[in-house]
Amino acid sequence: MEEHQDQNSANTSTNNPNPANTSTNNPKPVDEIIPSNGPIKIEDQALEAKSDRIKIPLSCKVDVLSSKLQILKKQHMDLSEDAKSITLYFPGIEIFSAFRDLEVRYDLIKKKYMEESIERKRLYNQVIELKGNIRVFCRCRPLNSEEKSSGSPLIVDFDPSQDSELHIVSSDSSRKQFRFDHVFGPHDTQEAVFTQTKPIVISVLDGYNVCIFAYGQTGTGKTFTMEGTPEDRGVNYRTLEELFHISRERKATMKYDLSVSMLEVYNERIRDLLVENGDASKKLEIKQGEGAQQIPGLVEKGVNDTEEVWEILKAGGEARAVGSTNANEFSSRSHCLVRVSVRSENLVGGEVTKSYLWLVDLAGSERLGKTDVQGERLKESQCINKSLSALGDVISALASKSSHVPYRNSKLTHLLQSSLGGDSKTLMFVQISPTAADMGETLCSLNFATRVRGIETGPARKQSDPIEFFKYKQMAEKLRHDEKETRKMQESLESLQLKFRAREQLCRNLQDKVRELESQLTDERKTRLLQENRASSMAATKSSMEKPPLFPVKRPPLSKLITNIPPPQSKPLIPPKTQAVQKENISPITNIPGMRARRVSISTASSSVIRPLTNKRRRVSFAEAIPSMTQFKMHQEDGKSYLRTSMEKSRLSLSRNRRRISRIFPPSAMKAAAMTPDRKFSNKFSSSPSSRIQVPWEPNLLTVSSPRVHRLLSPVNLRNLKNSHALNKFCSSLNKKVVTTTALSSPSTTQHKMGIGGITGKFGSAQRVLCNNVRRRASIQPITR
Ligand SMILES: Nc1ncnc2c1ncn2[C@@H]1O[C@H](COP(=O)(O)OP(=O)(O)OP(=O)(O)O)[C@@H](O)[C@H]1O
Repeated sequence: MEEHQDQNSANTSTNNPNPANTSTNNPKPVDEIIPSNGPIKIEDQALEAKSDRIKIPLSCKVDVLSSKLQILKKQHMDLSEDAKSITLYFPGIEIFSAFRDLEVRYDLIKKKYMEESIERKRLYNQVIELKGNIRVFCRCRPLNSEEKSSGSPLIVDFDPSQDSELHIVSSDSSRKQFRFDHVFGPHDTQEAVFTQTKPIVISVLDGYNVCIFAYGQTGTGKTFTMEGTPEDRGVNYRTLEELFHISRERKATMKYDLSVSMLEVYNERIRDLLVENGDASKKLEIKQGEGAQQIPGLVEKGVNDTEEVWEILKAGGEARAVGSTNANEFSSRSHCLVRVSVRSENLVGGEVTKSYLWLVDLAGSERLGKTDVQGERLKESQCINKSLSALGDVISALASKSSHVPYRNSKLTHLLQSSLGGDSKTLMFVQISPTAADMGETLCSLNFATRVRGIETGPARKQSDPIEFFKYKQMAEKLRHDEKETRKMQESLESLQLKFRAREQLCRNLQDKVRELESQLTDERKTRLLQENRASSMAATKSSMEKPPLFPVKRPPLSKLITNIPPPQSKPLIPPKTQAVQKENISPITNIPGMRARRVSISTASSSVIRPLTNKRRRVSFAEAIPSMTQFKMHQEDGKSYLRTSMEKSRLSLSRNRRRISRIFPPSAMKAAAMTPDRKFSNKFSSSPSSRIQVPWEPNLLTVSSPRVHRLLSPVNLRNLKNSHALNKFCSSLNKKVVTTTALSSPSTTQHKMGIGGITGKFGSAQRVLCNNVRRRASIQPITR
């Protein structure tokens, strides 16, 4: 009521003295533009007051806002034109204040409208969802004249207070109750049926897929409910009428394009019922399109009013396959489907959707035995039953929330795939007969409908226009790709950060190490400095004192150890070329009377020939190995006696010694020693470079300090050292007589191990070492001249 008043006020406002055809080329006189009774007035205040004062439902509020928006838009355009005209007559005049006010109000109402519109849709959809996206209405037809005359008993009982319940009363008076979303009795009109249907139908304009189908036994009124009669039109016509009505109401803010297709599924073939020239044999196939199933080649007729719709439905109905059965004289032998495609565009927000409304009049579901059909009719019935069975399977799968729904088992279910269950809204009419004769079929239909009602589907989803959908899809894909790239980059960044952190840690560790080493170095330096200072102070102290003895303090001087040393000879018997050696090792074998030998050095022969030392070193180490007595032989050369040994057994020991010596004495020291290499020995036992270094352990000259020592070392004596007692005796006497050894390096650092005996000999304790060696290993063959 108020809506109409609003519309009237809108019309009134459009009749204001500012005609829309005002042209800037042909400006109107000013008194025509500006009304004599005052400034331009926006005549929607009454409307606004009304809408604010009266508590009206949300949907009405949205409609009121829509109307206001329409009025304001019109006024805005008119004023704009007027303003231009006035400006032509009075340049510079200020006439835009009202115009600006209007603009502000227009924007405000537009914003309000958008908010209300969104809220309306949301609430409306919520209501439908609460009622269920799959809804089942039951409709019972009245008794036909034949049934009335035959007096067939009624089996359906309705409770007027309960419009969603019915009872089936069997012959034994037992009652079976069925509950549906709504139950229509024989006296309910087509209008009453559509009033309940309307809320679901309207959803198609909000962008949801909708499917309405009538199911039931032949002759129960499926076609009557869906198509109706010219006098009493059914759901199809009324639905389209309602869609046109709403689209007109919303035209200020929404633009709807409606088109209608009509087809039938006959013997599992799709037939276009709107095809021109009656070429209905054209084969149509179902293709999976964007969001919904498409039928390429299907005629789709745009409709703008109900008259056009009626003409189309009539033409399509006439082309439908009908036949006579025992149950119905004009029985539908096919499933008839009307598809209404709705493309909607929100003129304010720009949102575009494309949705489908399917209006399906199914073929009769009666059993074959009852209809008693043969031939072509039998085949039709089999196909009908097959597709209805497929529909039942789909419904069961949806009810049991199965992961696979067998939509493709029949053309019917395949066509309805996008509008059955899932994200669509479905309404089923279960049509029943009231007579006892159809009780079996009635119970079957009611049981099937109960199963359908038990389906719980998820919330319905809005369908967007395929083109828009494609655009959004592309955008979404790009977004996904970008996200992927970003993720990749983030991952690589993270890995780089990790690497960087690891490097940093390594760097820190190295820095710590460097600092530690630096501190160690500093400590070392300090210690060394301290030591150097101490050494220099000690040296200074020593230099101020008397020169210390060569040997340890406790040890008696050499001269005291070696007694009976003959006085030195005026002329040594050794040849001049060995003078250097002689200087160091006074020949024990010359045995010149009166000559005083200062040292005795007993050495193993690592070669077959004992040779005098040729370097300038003053000290030569004592023997590191004393070979067995049997290995020694005397050798005469140049009138001198040399101790010769085969070295068969001592080579290995000597080899070990050499290695130890190599460790003790660096190669440079070895070279510096410039001792004659024992080639034979080296070749045989040396493999590593270090072991090839010249061993300073060259055969040392045996020097005997006195004739007494000589005697001790005589072959006879040594040969007699058969037992340990004799050996000990020999050693003790030797200990008194012999002074040995020096080392190649400085006394302060020299410390080496004896190879054969494994005895550690220190510089200055050579005698003891020698004696131990002798005691342990063997006896020495005496050296004779
Ligand atoms: N609610 C009703 N009020 C009045 N008449 C009805 C009603 N329902 C059905 N009829 C009448 O019953 C007869 C059979 O109806 P209809 O042809 O619609 O059945 P049907 O289920 O479509 O059959 P079929 O499956 O064979 O096509 C028609 O004459 C129809 O006018």
